[in-house]
Amino acid sequence: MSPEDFFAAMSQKQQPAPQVLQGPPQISMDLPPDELRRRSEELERWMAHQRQLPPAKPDRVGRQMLVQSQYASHDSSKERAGNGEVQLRMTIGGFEGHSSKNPLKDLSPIPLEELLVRKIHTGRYLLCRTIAPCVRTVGIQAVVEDQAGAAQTLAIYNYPTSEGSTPDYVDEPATQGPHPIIRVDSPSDIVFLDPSSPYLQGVEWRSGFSPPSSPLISRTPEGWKSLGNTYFQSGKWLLAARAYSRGLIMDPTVFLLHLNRAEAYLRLGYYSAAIADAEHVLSVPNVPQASRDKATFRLGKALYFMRDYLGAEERFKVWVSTHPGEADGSGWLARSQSRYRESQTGEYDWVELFRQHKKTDLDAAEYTGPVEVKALSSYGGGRGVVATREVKVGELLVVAKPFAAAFPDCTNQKELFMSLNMHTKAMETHSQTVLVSRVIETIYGNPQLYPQVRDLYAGPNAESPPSSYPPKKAPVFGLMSPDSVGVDIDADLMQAICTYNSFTPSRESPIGESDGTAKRKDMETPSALYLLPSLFNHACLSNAGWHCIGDVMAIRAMANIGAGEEITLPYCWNPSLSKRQEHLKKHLPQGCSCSFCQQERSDGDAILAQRDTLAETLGDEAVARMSLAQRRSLVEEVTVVYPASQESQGRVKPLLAKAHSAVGRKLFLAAVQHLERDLKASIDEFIKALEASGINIPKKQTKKNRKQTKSHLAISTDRVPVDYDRCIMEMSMIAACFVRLGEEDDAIPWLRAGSWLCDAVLGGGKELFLLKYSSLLERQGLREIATKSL
Ligand SMILES: C[S@@+](CC[C@H](N)C(=O)[O-])C[C@H]1O[C@@H](n2cnc3c(N)ncnc32)[C@H](O)[C@@H]1O
Repeated sequence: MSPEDFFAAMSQKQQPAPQVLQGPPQISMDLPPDELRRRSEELERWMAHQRQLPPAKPDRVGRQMLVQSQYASHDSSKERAGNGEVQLRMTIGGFEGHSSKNPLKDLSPIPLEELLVRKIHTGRYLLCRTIAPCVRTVGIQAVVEDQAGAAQTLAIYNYPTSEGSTPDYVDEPATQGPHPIIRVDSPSDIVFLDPSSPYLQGVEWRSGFSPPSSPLISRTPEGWKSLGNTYFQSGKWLLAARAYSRGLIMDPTVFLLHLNRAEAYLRLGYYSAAIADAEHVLSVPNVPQASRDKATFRLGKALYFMRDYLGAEERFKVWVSTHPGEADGSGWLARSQSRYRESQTGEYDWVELFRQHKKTDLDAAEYTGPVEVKALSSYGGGRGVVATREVKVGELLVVAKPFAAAFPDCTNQKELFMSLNMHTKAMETHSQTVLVSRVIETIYGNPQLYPQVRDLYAGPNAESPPSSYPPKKAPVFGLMSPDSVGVDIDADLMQAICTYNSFTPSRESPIGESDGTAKRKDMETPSALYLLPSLFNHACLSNAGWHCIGDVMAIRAMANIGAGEEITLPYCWNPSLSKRQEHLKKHLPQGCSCSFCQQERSDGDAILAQRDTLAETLGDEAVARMSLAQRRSLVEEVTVVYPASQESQGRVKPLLAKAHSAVGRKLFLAAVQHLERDLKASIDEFIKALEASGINIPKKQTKKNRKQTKSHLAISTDRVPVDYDRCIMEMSMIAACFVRLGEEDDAIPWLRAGSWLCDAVLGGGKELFLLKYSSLLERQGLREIATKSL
């Protein structure tokens, strides 16, 4: 842990019952989970104790030493990056920090000399400038001076970019630790001042330090424009936007600066800022037509990315009417129309989207189907999602794109971040750590979206969110400066919201081809925040399921759902009750009380302990080494831990399903030698496995009956099992057995069942089934019959 992260953990609000403790515990990322939790709790107590101590003057480190050490860190960081070294960084998040809610005009200045440790200087602001190059840690580390020439280390977290970060003013600074640093978690607590700002009038920097020739010196508006263009051409969008803004402060009538800034904002993903600039250009009289056209095009794109597809369509129509035959405009027009259609009908080209499954930013609209958020007071956050009408199994309920996401392959792999999350007392992965900054950055450029994130559930220690969602009214923002955010972003709240709502969006991929995340180390799994999906509560055997194609999340009904019935999602799945409770701990500290968990618990502790042991034995690698006889005896052992006395129709016995499947696979492979007997036995085992997964398999129909019903399926279609991928594979293996037995007619209903299940989970019909399970069907010689008969 870097010293600044460590000291950052020390400055907290008042908490009761401190204990006198020696010193903070050592935290490192390689600690086992239980030890990490123990030390985190100790750290929490230690921090609470620190908060009880009165504010004090810190021991200051001399200016020269701070600057020298900053240069040294800067050089070594550059050198390591130059050597291609991966830099591993750790921080702590989720403790109570401070984000200012007061506007700058209501604050009074404070010199560094007056800053105390363990104190939040509410009502004050610090005017400062950097005197050494910034260094990237988890955040950005700078050394700043105040007017008197006193120097201090400033750590800025969650700021959109480190390019040109030379803070001028910090809202309500809080210093920390005996050798203090100032830690700022929210980018809304930093304002970059224009040289003409009233806050700089009459300001003298007494140290006599002259910054190395800063490009951000005063120029003419034209000069700012060309500087902005230079930044733009080298991909430095934020610096470009800042340069255009400086020009606009000098002369707000230069519409070209707005036009160029709109494009810089588009590249940054600051869509509401881009909309304001483009609309401004269109509102100015006598702007030449070529510039109006550009503004129209940029406005169309910004509206598109803000998911206002009708608004985008309108702008692209205008553009196309003046530029007939230009493909770019008509392409955007068609995309706007397609997205609008998707958002209204819920009809998507799932096959085409699946073909692009490796992408992490797929072009798809959001869709809200027959669902609504309702107050459900029995849950944390007090809300849940219910069906607005009767819903059939497989029906599409919601399609969502992430508000922000961190996928391993698009985060900077030269830097790996880890963070100790004090909410969960667990180590967060790289993607989970990065996600918080991404959420804040998205709000930075799109401040009117803030309420949609702010109103999500933030854990048991936070204020309860409103009982309805989404928030009814979005705040309106006009022209936006890249130097300050339009809203006060509460960084701690954002961290808490990511903790309780983020998903791990493992991307669906063709069977046999991993999306790359499953095999990677834990720290490389993706993490994303989806808005409406965050309102669903958990059940282990839920009546709805979610999956991601690329970054597009689709939620579908996994059972028939009645009007007004609550719709639940599985936050995690594991055949072992205790493992599930472990994974759900942060959400349900008292344990899950869904009907499936209750049923499992009613079997008694002794049986549950046996199941846990068997769950270990049934691990994929262990099973792969077992002989047929061993697998058979495993089935016997597992059968005993699901007592017949507790039998109920359609009861899900996940371990038994795995055990029968293991036997079925072994027999299937052995069938080359003892064809008929083994193939039939294999079919029997797979059928038992499917039944243990909760699938209802109607009695065998006669051949004549089957021929009459062309669409006959081998299973009843009232629910999708939680382990559907395994079930589809088993169905195709049953079909393969029948084909080898020369009973093709019996194979087809199983292929149909697999295809139905795939469609219920993913949509896309037969075509997507053939695509996703292509290599499996090929291997089993089923491709032709599947193509023909489905
Ligand atoms: C992602 S939020 C779900 C929506 C939340 N109820 C709301 O009002 O925003 C997750 C939180 O909801 C609550 N929750 C979800 N499923 C639950 C369940 N089965 N039992 C009790 N609480 C649950 C827990 O507090 C959990 O941390």
